[in-house]
Amino acid sequence: MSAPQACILDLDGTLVDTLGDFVAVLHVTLADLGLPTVSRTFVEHTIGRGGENLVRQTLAHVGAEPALFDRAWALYQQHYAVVNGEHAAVYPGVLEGLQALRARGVPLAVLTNKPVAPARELLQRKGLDGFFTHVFGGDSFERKKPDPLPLLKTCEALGTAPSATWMVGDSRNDAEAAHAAGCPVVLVTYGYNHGEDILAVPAAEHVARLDALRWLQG
Ligand SMILES: O=C(O)COP(=O)(O)O
Ligand SMILES: [Mg+2]
Repeated sequence: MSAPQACILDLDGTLVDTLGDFVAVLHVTLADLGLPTVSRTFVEHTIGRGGENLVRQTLAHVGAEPALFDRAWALYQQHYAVVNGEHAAVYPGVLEGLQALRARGVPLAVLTNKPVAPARELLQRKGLDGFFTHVFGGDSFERKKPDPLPLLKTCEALGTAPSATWMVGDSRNDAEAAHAAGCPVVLVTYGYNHGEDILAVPAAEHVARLDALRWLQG
């Protein structure tokens, strides 16, 4: 893997541990609808494919009518805007890793399946917004990860070739999208990955902290 000309970073499970936010938002949304709540483990295994998917899967999990989706999604978004970041923490090594990449002149972008408005808000609330030249969300392009389109579009915005643009993520979603786009993949070992072993997902490198990237050690 050659030196990165730019890095694209995933948000939830990679930069910020947002599991507590998702759990809290689903808890109040389900209570509003008079539905039973879901476990933290269910949420951990279901996040990563965007909020719409999470709400849809949650309704199915508690045995609710799929027709409730529109109401549930509207409530979920309202609650998310308020809770955003309250039960979330930047992972150890992230700040140091972003600083080190910036010090080496690597342009950085965020590409998440979270809608772009709460993604920007979260980065700002956690003091990370200044690092990124671009922030794209699940509603920024026609399709979400694991489709390669959002990665190709992000490379286009960065002005770098996919083969020189690293994708750093926490799930097979990120890895599949990056492989299909032709971006080298780095996976962090502390995220969500749908409850599956991330070491089983092929990547150029697996790291326990962002600042432990091999390329930063030289
Ligand atoms: O599923 C989500 O909303 C967020 O997912 P991502 O930041 O890991 O892409
Ligand atoms: Mg993620």
